[in-house]
Amino acid sequence: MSAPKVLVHPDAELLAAGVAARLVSRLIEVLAEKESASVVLTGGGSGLAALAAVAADPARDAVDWSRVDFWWGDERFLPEGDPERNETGAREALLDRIPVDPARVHVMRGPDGPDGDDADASAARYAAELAAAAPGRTPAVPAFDVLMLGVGPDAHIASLFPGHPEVHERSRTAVGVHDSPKPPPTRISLTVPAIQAAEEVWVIVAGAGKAEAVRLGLSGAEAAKAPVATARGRRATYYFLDREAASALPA
Ligand SMILES: O=C1O[C@H](COP(=O)(O)O)[C@@H](O)[C@H](O)[C@H]1O
Repeated sequence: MSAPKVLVHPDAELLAAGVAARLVSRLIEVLAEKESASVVLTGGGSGLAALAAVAADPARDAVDWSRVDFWWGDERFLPEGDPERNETGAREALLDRIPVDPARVHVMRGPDGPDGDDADASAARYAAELAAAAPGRTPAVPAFDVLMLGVGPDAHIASLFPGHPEVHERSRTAVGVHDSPKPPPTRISLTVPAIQAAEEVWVIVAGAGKAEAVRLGLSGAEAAKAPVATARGRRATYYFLDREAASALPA
């Protein structure tokens, strides 16, 4: 696993623009080398701001979006189109504005999906979809080129919350999450092994309210206390922060 590198931006707007520019350039690079690229999207304020900034970036048209697979790190277990779904936010911010291949947009299904209100079954279905895209790999997920994560003030990432059992899951790649402390209570999340299978993990955080979570993530805190501490990529781990989110770090 890679050691995190911290990049501090003056404010949240420049953070979003910086992450967007880096994503565009990383995808151009990856697509020059491989037939397809894969990105794992996050919900939450900073992640969606970065996607909106990609949509606004004129360089975005240099990316062949039809060769990009989109996955999600987590999803709120709500029906398609619900404004609280991470999918809805990502579609509005970016996916509806670029020429994606719909077959490459891999959503986590909600209660209106084939598994009804069984979030565990829906998570298992997502794990199977990940495995189908990653023949012969262990864990059975693609080598995501970029996996983006937001962070909650409680130091959660994806839907892995402090003190909840899912953060300790090691055999499955996607799980149902119940009794989430942040609404809605039912969710689906990638697990730590799936996150750590990514080539690059990008932790994107803005705001003073998350400064302590950032500090914990970078100071070797226990996973059970600060799930963000498990966010590490194989090749690279970046913490993209604004000044406020970086304010609890040593100078
Ligand atoms: O509920 C969620 O929260 C986190 C953080 O969101 P933020 O609005 O505090 O930035 C997000 O990363 C996750 O994807 C989402 O489901």
